[in-house]
Amino acid sequence: MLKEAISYSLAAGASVRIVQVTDPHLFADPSAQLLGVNTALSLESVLNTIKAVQYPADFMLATGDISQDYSGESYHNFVRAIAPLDFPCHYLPGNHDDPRIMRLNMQGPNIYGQQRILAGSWQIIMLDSTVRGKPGGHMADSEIDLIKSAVADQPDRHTLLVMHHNPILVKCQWLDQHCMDNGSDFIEQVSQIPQVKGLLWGHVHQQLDKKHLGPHGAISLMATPSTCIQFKPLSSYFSLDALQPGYRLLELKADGSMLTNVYRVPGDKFFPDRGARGY
Ligand SMILES: Nc1ncnc2c1ncn2[C@@H]1O[C@@H]2COP(=O)(O)O[C@H]2[C@H]1O
Ligand SMILES: [Fe+2]
Repeated sequence: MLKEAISYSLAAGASVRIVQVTDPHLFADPSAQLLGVNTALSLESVLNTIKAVQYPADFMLATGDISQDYSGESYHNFVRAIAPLDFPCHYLPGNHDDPRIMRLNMQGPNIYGQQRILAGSWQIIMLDSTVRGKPGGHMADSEIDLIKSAVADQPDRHTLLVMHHNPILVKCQWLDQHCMDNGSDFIEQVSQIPQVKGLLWGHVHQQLDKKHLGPHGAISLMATPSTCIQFKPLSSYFSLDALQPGYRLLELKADGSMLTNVYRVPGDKFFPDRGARGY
């Protein structure tokens, strides 16, 4: 059964404007660090940067790994941190989230769990790619069924699929062992659906913008930096990057095309422990 969607009414022909933040890895303790980076402070810097550019977003997407310690308080800290932006927030779980603790604690006005979003001429589908107790992901048949029913329900809307895990390999061997294990099959299946225009995820703590050429044209494949530590691209072994925390803005146009860019916190305030070998 298809759950009721959250609807945003936009002016006719208007673009949908979205801010994506991902992988904040917050702790209950706001002074705690992940490999030398205070994750509460780095999230706050990202949010301040977003605020400063005054992007007129319709809503925010938070694509998992909100917590690093599975605490209820880490989710409260996230809800408190995003409140000043005053955007509705739609979230989905990552491998570091406990979906139940997340649901119970991601509470507040305009905070929504995994759900379909209808806005302008677009449908955005928030998917669960997590596998209980594992860092890697899998797209369950039930999620693929959800996509098919949601598209059948809104056949005239362009569709963006949002998830935590990467359905394509990023060519970091250590990280690719934790990818979506049926990613190529997933992309193959969704590229048969003409409404699907883009796939958006987190998890890999690095930017990636690619196109997949399917039978109905090009589909955008987009990965977004974490709001805390960054993984070094194309690295066989665990390695951190010196790039600053970041986020992504998207503008989904009424004709099905999109504009998108990744931005980072200015300066070089956040120094991870470069000798770290994992966490
Ligand atoms: N050195 C490592 N080798 C392999 N996996 C790791 C290592 N360090 C951390 N990980 C896992 O890889 C995951 C990638 O991003 P996550 O933030 O989901 O959480 C990370 C850990 O679960
Ligand atoms: Fe992750």
